[in-house]
Amino acid sequence: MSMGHYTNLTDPRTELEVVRDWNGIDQVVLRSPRGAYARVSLHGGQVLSWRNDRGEELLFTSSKAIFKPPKAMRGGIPICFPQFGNSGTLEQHGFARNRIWALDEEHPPLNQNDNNSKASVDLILKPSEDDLKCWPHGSPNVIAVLDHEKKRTFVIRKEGLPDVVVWNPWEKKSKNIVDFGDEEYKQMLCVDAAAAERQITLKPGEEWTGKLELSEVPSTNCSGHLDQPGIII
Ligand SMILES: O=P(O)(O)OC[C@H]1O[C@@H](O)[C@H](O)[C@@H](O)[C@@H]1O
Repeated sequence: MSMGHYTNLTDPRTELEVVRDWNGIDQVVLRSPRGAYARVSLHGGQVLSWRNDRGEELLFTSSKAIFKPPKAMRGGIPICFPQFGNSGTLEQHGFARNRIWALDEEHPPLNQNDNNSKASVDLILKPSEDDLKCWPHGSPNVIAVLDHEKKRTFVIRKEGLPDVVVWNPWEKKSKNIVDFGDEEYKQMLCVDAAAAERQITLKPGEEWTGKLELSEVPSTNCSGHLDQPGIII
């Protein structure tokens, strides 16, 4: 087995590096400050190796494992999603373990400033259009914002807007926004229904509609008002 060093994202505190395997697929190597080690492939987001701080391998990998897409490797920790085995209509154990995942750049690795922090990485799987055809559960159209203090729920129903953005400037930024009170971040939440990830292109004469409907319901009745599974904030 050979593995070329590819990109060193290493901040000396985070102990994270990305290497490329012999199939050209990136793997994330994590090392804890005490010497434990894990290796995660972007193929399937599968944990391929987990060693304790004495260097002992804790996961099984078959001696006959085939390290080649499109099938998941025999061993480690594969992610079976969105179905287990052949219990649904999708491929065995779902598509997640057979797709190429990505590093979630919005959630950079935790740094090791304090002794309790752990080496970690967030990986993300964006379903392809084909995945969404056979598993149509990508950008739900109902969002519920629960206000526990006032026991009320805002229900946002959207159409034609595939994305959701949740924003709050939080403590520091609030102080730098001239038209925003220093403490107002505690009493607001911005929830955008948006078409942000992919551009909507219209040919001459074509139309596009984006629709947003807001309502407020008492929190105790919330589930009865949501006619399909949605995002709960
Ligand atoms: O060969 P696959 O698709 O990786 O699945 C292996 C096994 O995975 C197990 O989790 C299932 O319980 C078994 O039914 C299945 O045979």
